[in-house]
Amino acid sequence: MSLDYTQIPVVDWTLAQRDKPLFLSQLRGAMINVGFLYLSNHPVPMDLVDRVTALTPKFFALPQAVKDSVDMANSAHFHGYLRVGGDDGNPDTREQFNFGGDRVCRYKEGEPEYLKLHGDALWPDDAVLPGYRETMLDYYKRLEDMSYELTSYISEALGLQAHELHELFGSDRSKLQPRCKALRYPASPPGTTGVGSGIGAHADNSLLTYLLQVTEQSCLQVMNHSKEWVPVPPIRGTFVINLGRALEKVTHRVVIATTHRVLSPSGTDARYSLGFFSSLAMHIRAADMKFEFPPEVLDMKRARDERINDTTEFRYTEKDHRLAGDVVLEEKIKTHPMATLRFYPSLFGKFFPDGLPKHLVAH
Ligand SMILES: O=C(O)CCC(=O)C(=O)O
Ligand SMILES: [Fe+2]
Repeated sequence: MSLDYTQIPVVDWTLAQRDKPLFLSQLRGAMINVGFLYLSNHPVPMDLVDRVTALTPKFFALPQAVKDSVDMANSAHFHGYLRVGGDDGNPDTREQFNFGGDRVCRYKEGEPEYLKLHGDALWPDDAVLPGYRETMLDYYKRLEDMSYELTSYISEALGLQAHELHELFGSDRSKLQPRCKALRYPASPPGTTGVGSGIGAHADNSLLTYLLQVTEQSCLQVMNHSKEWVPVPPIRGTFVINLGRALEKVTHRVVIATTHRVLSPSGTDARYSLGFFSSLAMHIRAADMKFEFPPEVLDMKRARDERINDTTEFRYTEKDHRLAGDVVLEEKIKTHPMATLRFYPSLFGKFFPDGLPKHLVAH
């Protein structure tokens, strides 16, 4: 019999108003022991969720030429469309559209190059998909607000002052640009076996990821501490929230990033989802963040580590001593050579000394 969790806890946002100690204790349990949760009765209006749900498949149904016109190769900020296989030729079977809220790019000659990461997203013309940009930006703004509020609750749930984890965002919210991704996972063709990696097992680099499962297929799975895959079926009216590596590091593993994957849907219908990824402010180094957790939280961590038989001591990696902006830039450069070639020519030479990877040359 498994001693580990086999279901993902549901935390009700409105409980914070009715019984805050109970809410915080549920949140603490979900964060420390699971690392995945459903958030129900959340503050994002359901009519906005419905509009986003209707528009997401419509974006991907646009003619290929329209999607290619907003290809990520045209964005210095790594926003835009990626076809199946993306730029990096990865084996994941999904199409994606990456965007962020409108931001003015603050980069100027001589400034750190990571400042180029932030800037306007690429959008299809409004005549082609009326209301898409406005609706997605409205959704994005609501998610930003919710992520701020949830971060205070998590701070309190982990025994800190409500504002403490906000240090991870820096002092100026306008200098952040969390990333949003609309995703389409095509169905595995009938009769095929062995395929079916929508996205393979991974943990996110984010602090926290907020997922809206737009369609009804149950394809998302999380690995529990006994290395069993636990399904995370969509529950209407909820967000799925999962813990990323950045939050694991800055809490010194009081909370642990969760491994998860998405199987390609069976049958004929594609699966759609929307991810919102909150991250460290770009001028911050993960290793500079220090939080003093109270004994009861550290006791819960210790009890979990003993239960899952993982008492490895937390250690920083070399990357954790670098600015978060530099780390993200390097990761984007490595995975998106086309945009790099155009907008970061000096870095292109450094990371791709032999020129464009083969799978892109014929393109
Ligand atoms: O599509 C989903 O539900 C999850 C996507 C995901 O894990 C990711 O993009 O990191
Ligand atoms: Fe993920």
